[in-house]
Amino acid sequence: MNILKVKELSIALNGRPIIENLSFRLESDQRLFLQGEIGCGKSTLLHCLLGFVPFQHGEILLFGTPCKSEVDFSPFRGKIGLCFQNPEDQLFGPTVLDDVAFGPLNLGLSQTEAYAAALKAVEALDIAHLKNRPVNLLSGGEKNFTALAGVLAMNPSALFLDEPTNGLDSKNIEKMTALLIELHLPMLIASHDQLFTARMAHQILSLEKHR
Ligand SMILES: Nc1ncnc2c1ncn2[C@@H]1O[C@H](COP(=O)(O)OP(=O)(O)OP(=O)(O)O)[C@@H](O)[C@H]1O
Repeated sequence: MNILKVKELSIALNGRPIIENLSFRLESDQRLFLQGEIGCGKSTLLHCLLGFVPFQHGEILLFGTPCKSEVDFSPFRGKIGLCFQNPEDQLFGPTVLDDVAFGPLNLGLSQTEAYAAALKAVEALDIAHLKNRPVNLLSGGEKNFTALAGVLAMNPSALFLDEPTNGLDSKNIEKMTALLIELHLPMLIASHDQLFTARMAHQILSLEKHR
């Protein structure tokens, strides 16, 4: 089954074409990597695929459903976990555990269920020792793992990740790689990290920069 199908998609920002006539699919057992020089539109595309950036032409189908407006995309935002390039854009706090519980609470889980899901996610990512730490005191790499825990606590069926190894040292890139492989989820990942890509990617989609 296709998790995502993109047909002849074009995105412009302030009248400037960023993505033009792009078609591709993400299959249920696939880790697809997005590559291309800085500013070619990887983040814009990831945001557009969950309805956070509008598109001008083409079609986006999530789990077979055509999505165009806010109301079409919103049911899929819990099903597909998006991690932003800058984890600070998605951390609310106050503590790590509160932050990770935010998604499940938003999905309608009870306080007890949401905090249990959050605890399971921080344990799975080996950051349980950070659970009571205020998010503003986390290091950059710790913020990456916390943002991923927040997404995993919602029990997603797929992940869209924007530069997940940003700010990580080689030991933690290794840890992130192993954790992601172990999840066995379909993933669309934007990354400049060649080694990480070589380890993880089933397929690579290269985006062109439009000047
Ligand atoms: N709101 C906006 N309005 C106008 N232009 C924008 C806006 N947001 C981003 N851009 C521009 O769109 C282009 C694509 O940006 P985007 O962040 O998607 O690139 P990227 O491929 O993810 O880059 P990087 O590899 O550096 O993360 C860039 O030239 C950027 O300056």
